[in-house]
Amino acid sequence: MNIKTEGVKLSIGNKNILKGIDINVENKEFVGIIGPNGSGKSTLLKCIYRNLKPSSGVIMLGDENLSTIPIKESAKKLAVLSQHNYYDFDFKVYDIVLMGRSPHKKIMERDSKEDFEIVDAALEKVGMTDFKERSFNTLSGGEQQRIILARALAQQTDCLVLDEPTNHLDIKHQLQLMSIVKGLNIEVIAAIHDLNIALMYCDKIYVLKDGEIIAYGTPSEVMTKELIKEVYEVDAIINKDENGKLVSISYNIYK
Ligand SMILES: Nc1ncnc2c1ncn2[C@@H]1O[C@H](COP(=O)(O)OP(=O)(O)OP(=O)(O)O)[C@@H](O)[C@H]1O
Repeated sequence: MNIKTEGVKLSIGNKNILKGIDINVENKEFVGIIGPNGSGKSTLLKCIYRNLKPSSGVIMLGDENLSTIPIKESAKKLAVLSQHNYYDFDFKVYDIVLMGRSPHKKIMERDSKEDFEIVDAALEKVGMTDFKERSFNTLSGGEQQRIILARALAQQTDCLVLDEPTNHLDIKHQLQLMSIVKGLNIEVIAAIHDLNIALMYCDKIYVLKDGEIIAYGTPSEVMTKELIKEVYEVDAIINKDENGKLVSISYNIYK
């Protein structure tokens, strides 16, 4: 399902955090948002997953204006994996994943055999079946992140928002998470710090700086030495294969 923002602005106090953002996520693309700390990536995603209300502008989910859709309805269509996972109450892992099913249920409706099967499949997909009886708050950061991915999978939505999804994860689990998400074949928008991860998985990338989109395109169009210098103030080495295809980015620490 398409996610489209038109002229989204957000100010807090006298600080203009988002200065008119137009993005479009369509055709089951995996779209990355990159940009330095404080550039507005999380704020933009929070507007999309309705944690924050834009000061102005429109966010469309499919052909509906997001602000007019009941929260429960949008939760059937859009799931979120963010970097902060904290529950005051000591939930069991299984119950956290089962929460992914709640947008699909009526008030007081009991969990069905199908719900349990979906939850079991989600836990298996992230390799966390053996943790299902554990208390969520006792898991490591990386284990928690995989459980929150399982919850998002159990939600069975048409699009997914990822805010720094690989935070806490070791390299194996970073690649596992990104591959699982890529394999869903749905629209994904993800804030990503690691340019190599963005390069590997994103179909398109938006570059955010000081609350504005300053570049957009495929990873090889966007990730140039000049842009990385402008945005991150570092000297990058752009590594290409013999066919000129961008394969990785490394950094010159001696300059
Ligand atoms: N509630 C708030 N009050 C004041 N400033 C805020 C608030 N929320 C966010 N900001 C500011 O807005 C800017 C953008 O923050 P945001 O978290 O969106 O950046 P980000 O690109 O996700 O950064 P990071 O890469 O560090 O996660 C930052 O300067 C931040 O301090």
